[in-house]
Formats: sequence, C-alpha cells, structure tokens
Amino acid sequence: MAILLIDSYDSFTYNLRSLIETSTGEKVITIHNDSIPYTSLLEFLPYFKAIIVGPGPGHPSIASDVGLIPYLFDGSLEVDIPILGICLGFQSLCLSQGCDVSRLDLIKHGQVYPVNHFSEHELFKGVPQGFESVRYHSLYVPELNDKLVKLASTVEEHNHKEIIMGVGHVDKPWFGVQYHPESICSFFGGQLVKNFMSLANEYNGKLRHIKAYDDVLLKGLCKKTEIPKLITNEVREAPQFFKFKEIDNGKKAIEICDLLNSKESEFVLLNSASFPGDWSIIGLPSASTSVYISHSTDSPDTVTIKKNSVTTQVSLNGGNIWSYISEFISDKLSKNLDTEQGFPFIGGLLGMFSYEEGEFIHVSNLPKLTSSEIPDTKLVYVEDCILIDHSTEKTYITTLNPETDIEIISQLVQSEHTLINSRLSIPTTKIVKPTYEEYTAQFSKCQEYLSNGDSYELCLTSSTEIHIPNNVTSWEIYKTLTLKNPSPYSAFFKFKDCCLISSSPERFVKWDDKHCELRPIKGTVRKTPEMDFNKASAILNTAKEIGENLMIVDLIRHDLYSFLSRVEVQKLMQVEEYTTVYQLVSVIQGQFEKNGYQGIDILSKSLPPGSMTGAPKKRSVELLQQLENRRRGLYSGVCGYWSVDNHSDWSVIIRSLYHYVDDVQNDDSVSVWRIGAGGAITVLSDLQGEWEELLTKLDSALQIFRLN
Ligand SMILES: C=C(O[C@@H]1C=C(C(=O)O)C=C[C@H]1O)C(=O)O
Ligand SMILES: NC(=O)CC[C@H](N)C(=O)O
Repeated sequence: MAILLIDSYDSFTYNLRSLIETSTGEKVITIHNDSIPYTSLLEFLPYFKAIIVGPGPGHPSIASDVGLIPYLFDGSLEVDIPILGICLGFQSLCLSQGCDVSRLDLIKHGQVYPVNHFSEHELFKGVPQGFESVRYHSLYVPELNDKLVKLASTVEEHNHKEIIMGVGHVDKPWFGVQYHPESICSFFGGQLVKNFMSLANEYNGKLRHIKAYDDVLLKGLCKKTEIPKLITNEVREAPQFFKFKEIDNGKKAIEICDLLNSKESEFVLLNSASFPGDWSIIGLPSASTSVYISHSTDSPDTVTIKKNSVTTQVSLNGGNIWSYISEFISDKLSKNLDTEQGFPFIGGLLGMFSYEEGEFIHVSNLPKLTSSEIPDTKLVYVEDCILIDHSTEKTYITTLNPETDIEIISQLVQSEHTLINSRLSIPTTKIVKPTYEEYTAQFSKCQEYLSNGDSYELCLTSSTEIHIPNNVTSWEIYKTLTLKNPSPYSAFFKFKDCCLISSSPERFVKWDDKHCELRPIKGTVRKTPEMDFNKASAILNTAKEIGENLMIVDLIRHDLYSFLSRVEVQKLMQVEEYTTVYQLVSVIQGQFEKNGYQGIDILSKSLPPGSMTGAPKKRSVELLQQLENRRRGLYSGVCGYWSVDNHSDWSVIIRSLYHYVDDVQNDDSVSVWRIGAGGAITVLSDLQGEWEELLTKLDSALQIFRLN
C-alpha cells in the first residue's frame, strides 16, 4: 500500500516525499499533475491509502497550473479518498469547495511564522501552539464557507489580520495546510503528516478496501518521473595505472602556468588557492591521450570529439551528453583512491557546462550569441596533471598514462621562471553595460510574476560586453583578475572555440563515492571601509536575505532528495567574507547508497544551479527565459572536474569572463568578452538595492578594465 503524491512542478516536492516516507514509513508514488488524465488515474486509486497534493507555482483556478487536481475534489467518487493539500493543494481544495482565493497584500516567500491550531483537532495532535512554519505563498484563502473548518492560522504582523493556515472538510476526509511542512525551517511537519495518515487509516478502516501494493502496476503509473542511472556497470577497484611524484618546488599554480604559457604548452587550471578549495589542479592535455568533448544545445543529438588532432561527429543515439560522458568515463572509472596525500584529481575530465545545458531551457527560441554554434559542454580528458596542496605547499606530478615520463614534466616545472609582469589593468575599446531602464522594466516584471504566485524567487541576470584588443592574451586577463579578485574557485580554461576566466566564490557540487556536498550562496553585501563583518552579518540576518537563502536551501534539498534518501543541512546561512563582498552561505550534504544514484546523476539533473534560477526551478527558468530573452552561455553554468577515481567538484560560473572564438569585431582585431551579473529578486527586494548589488558583482570582474 502506498501514498500518492501529486507534484505541480514545484521545487520542494521531493522534500515532501522524504518527509512523508520518513514520518509514516509508507511508500510514496509521485506523479505530475499532468502525468495522466484523471480518468486513467481512477483505476489506480484503490491502491492508495491517501493522496497528498503538493505545492506549486501559479493559481488553483488555472487549468495548466493544476492539471488533474480539481477532479480530485469534485466529489464524484463513490467513496472519497483521504487527501492532504499543501499550499497550492490547500488552495485547490478551498477553491473547489467554493471559497475565494485572493492575493496577499504582503506576499510571503521563505518566511517563518508561528502557527496556532484550534479545537484540539487530530491533525495537529502533539503539535505545540505557535509552532514555526515556513510560508511560500502569494495567494491565500480569505474566508471559509460552511463546508470547511478552520484548523490553524497565523497573524500578519503589519495589519494583525488572521491568515488561514489549516482546514478540514466537514464531512469528507480532506485537509489542507497553507504553509510548507517540508521546509528545513518548519517544525512538526512530520507530525502533521503522521496525524493525517492516522486520520486516513481510521477512515479507510471504516469505508475503503485498499488493494495490495502492486509494484508493476504502480511503477507503470510513475514511469514518467523515474530517472535511469547514468553509471550502471561495476566500477574497478583502482585505476588501471596511476603514478605520481612529489617535487621540490616553491612555485605557485599561477607561476607554473605562466611558465607553461611562456613555453606554449597547453594547460587548464582550477586554482583554488584559498578556502574552501585547498588544492590547485593543472591539467596537461597531451596530443596522444587527450580527448576533447564538445556539445552544443543547437545540435542536441551529436557530440564532437577531438582526439589525436582528428575531429569526429558522434551521434548520441537517443542518449544525451550526460549518458555520453558517463559512458566515456565508465571503463576508466574506479572507486575513490584514498591516497595518503588526499589527491582530489588524478586525471579525468576537466571543463564546463553552460546554463543552456541545464534543464527546462528552450534554446531554439533564443537568439544565437555568435554566428556559429557555441559549445555548451566543453570538456577535456587529461591523464597528466600537476597538483598543488595549499595546506602543505607540496607539489605533485601525476599520470594515468604508463608512457608519460614524469621526469620531463618535473624538469619543466622546476625550470627557472619569474612571473611575467601582469598588467595592472586590461585595456578595452568598449564596455556595453546593462542599462538601468532595461533593468527597471525586468525588475517590475519579476515583481509581477512573484505576486501572481508564479515564482517565489527569480535570479534576474544581465550581460555586459567588453571589447578587448587582440594583442591582449586571455592568460594576461586571467593573471590580472586573479590578482585583483582572488577566489576559492578561480579557473582558466582556454580551448580553440571558447575561453573561460573565472573568479567564482561559489561551489555548486562536490562529490566522492560516499557523499555529495552543495554550497549555495545567496545574500550579498558589498564590502566598503565602513562595512565590517558584524555590520554585514546584521544585514544578512534580515527576512529578505534569510528568505532568499532558505528558498535555495529547500530547492537544493529537493534536487538531492530526488535521488537520495539521506540529505542533511550542515550549515544554514553562515556569513563568509570574500575580497569584495560578504555572502550568506549554506552547506547541504547528501549520502550515496550502495548501487544507487551517484554524483553524475545529481549533476546532470540539478543544472542550472538553483542559486542562478530561483524557485520553483522549472517555472522560474521559463519566466527568466522570457524576461532576459538571451542565452546566458557559460555564465550561470558550472566548471570543474570529474576525476577517474570519482572525486568531482564543480563551481558556479559567476564573477567570470568568457569569450567564444567567433565573437569578434573590427575585422578580428577586437574580441568580445562577456560577464554576467545578477541577483535573486524576491518580493522584499527593492529596485535600487538590487541594481547596486548587480553592479557590485559586475565590478568584481569589471574592475580590471580601463577604457582606452
Ligand atoms: C547572480 C549572481 O550571483 C548569485 C546570486 C547571489 C545573490 O543573489 O545574493 C549570490 C551568489 C550567486 O548565487 C552573480 O554573481 O552574477
Ligand atoms: N507554495 C505554493 O504552493 C504556492 C501556491 C501559489 N502559487 C501561491 O503563490 O500562493
């Protein structure tokens, strides 16, 4: 026997599923509200003890927002099924019984309120008065009619108005709550679900016969939402070949790369020279063993491979880029090599994925960024690396290739070199920034979507173009940026068709065989001489900043719970200091299970990063696409590595510059580089504040340029 959970494409659904499973021990089958027609669902209903109708964007009266949900409440069944509606589900229940659904005058997204309950109702048994719960809603039910009884409420602080937070039907086994019991900041959510199931069991015992759980039948029902695993084969115990050598070398990663650059030796660099990344990784592509993998969302069905200087187009044969790279690496993949040195990377894939490579984006509706197709996935497989451990200041040369002569690399790295003077600033011929007028119009559109209940938070972003004369090299730009804005996830990737220079402060996901860790940043305060840590902490400890961060923490928990059953928030909203800003950071960890999903499954289904979209993710991405009407390209994507021993780390591409090979002006004498910048817009945002925040973030990279 099971519980049916109906998802309205919300970003918190799997948090709810986990809450139901852990509090009741029941199996949960999840479907979308439009997975099947209601008439087809009818034959499955006798197998379910109860239905939980989850939250979601939109309005309960809009058919495309709620799908089959209204039919559940039309009273046409001979014997009713117990139903608990949450937020949009609650509003749908109230609307179906003839109550109005109106818009709140002060909308609450990600805000904690004390809730009181009444008449000692079973639904709130064991729940104290004034229990804290998170509200994510624009709409509310102002008044109940005689079919529904008020079971809980909260009070608005601005007008002391009571807002209904819980209802029960007078003669049907239907209940609803307006708040989100599954949020990380809600209490007694599990108790509520447990109480609902006791009520449901009591009702079922008297009136319903529930059919025994039928795995095949019910799996057929949820076919649409089940995600296949990307790695299916047994991975080897250890890499086929691995060798390393510690070298005596005082050079920093940037000095080694400068040396390689001066010798025209190819390299890619992940330069985590400061907390929380404590290693720098230099990948050394080689003509014989390296493989370049490119994929463009404009040609979704093929991937371009370059190996031994030969380029081939490979059909994905019905798969996608994720199945391709998983297959590519699967015969090389081994269990974590737990070396004494704790190498994060021993060879494998290094590179990046663009925003458009993520879910829910309809690229064909967007204008192209350059005249030719741009890569949305750009990876290089390398077997030779230089690794620098910043905690011990030790340098290692590593290889997966028995043919590699580590001595040759050691000698190269150890050869005499002084850092070639970096430029204090980079000359530009033109900088095209977003305009305040355009931003104002987009900001007010965001507010409209937020107040209609279509989104709880929208990460609105802009693009700035920088025209740089071609006599300035990308490596020079990198050196200047990393000097002015050192960051934990600094990176330099130069490929034939694109280049990325990142000074990102934000980890997206890191994984090994056992865990994955996500580290969203949301909440930003500019550093000035007057702004110290304590003052910034006070600003970051307000409803606006907490709400922004909380929404993304809940969204990421959902992304992880869609694959894993053990997810933990290890840090909730801590203030961290960076070169130009203070940021509010949370850390969420998920644990992998034996023979279950792995890190690559999570990465493939969690892009774009929630901190760059807002929540609910699907609807927010769609709205942002309409609003921004441009490709974000590498900005808002991720860059990092996947080691063949299944250690992996990806950062969010922000505070970064990027360039595509065709993006040139004036007969190729000037290259166009781009920087994206933006921030989360919520109902508590103010236009001026958000605009300044955007400029602050933009400045973290823009500060290195001067107009010629
Ligand atoms: C959108 C950007 O940053 C994102 C938005 C943040 C915010 O709204 O506070 C903070 C960090 C990033 O997740 C950017 O840097 O352009
Ligand atoms: N969290 C939700 O389910 C929100 C429901 C509805 N879209 C509102 O804003 O009120």
